[in-house]
Amino acid sequence: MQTDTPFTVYGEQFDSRLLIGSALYPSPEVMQQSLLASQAQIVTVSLRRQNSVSAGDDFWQLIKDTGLRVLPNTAGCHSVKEVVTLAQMCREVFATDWIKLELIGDEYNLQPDPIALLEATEILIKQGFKVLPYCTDDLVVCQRLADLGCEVLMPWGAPIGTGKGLLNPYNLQTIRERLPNHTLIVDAGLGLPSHAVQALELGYDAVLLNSAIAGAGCPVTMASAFHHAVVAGRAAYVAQAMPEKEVAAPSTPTMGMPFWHQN
Ligand SMILES: CC(=O)[C@@H](O)[C@H](O)COP(=O)(O)O
Repeated sequence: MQTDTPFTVYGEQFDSRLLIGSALYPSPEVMQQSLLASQAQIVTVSLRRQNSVSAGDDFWQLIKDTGLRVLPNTAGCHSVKEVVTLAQMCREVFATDWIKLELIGDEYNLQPDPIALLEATEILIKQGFKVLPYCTDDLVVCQRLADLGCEVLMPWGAPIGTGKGLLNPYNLQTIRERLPNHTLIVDAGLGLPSHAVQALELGYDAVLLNSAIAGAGCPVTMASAFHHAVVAGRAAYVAQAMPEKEVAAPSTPTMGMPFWHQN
């Protein structure tokens, strides 16, 4: 029986390998029920949304009532100055030094700006933040972020909100192989539980998603489906898949003659 290694975020262990977003739900109540159904232990929230008029007064209370650990994010930021300022505000408001660093470089596909991301990460780590950078699936960018001191890296599966799944499994696999001791989380672009299974089967430690659950016909049921998906994907990774073969091989080996042909 293979034993699993725990999922850790900056030294803290979590049972659930699903990190969930808190935006775009049809109502605050559906959001809360979905968070609970997902069995996630970490929820990412945007301070910008918190402050917006549409956020609703009870939004923060509902999040608090779930008991989930909050991972503040810098969604919607486009410059180093913006993310650093917002991260500092998040640290005050949410009383945590964790920050999911989102620094968008292109408005069309919401691709992170890898150059500015490195600059911002360096500044924030020097200021004592534990940075969880949302980045592209570029090995060298991931290595540079790791060199700066990021213990957790969050390459995208696909652009945010597209639901396209893992667009480049080869890149993601290479990052996994080259950074075997870092916590790796696929963040963004997942649309189906099977995408989460695939990420976990590749050896990713966890997935972070929002739109696939919030935008589903029934977010609560989809949240539960994603919970089961990460459990299944991780179990499959730990169990180690059989090697692929190029040619067919009978799964019921035949030896000698069937018994009714004997005599
Ligand atoms: C909630 C959040 O932080 C998003 O920016 C995140 O990257 C998830 O993306 P999806 O909505 O595509 O799952």
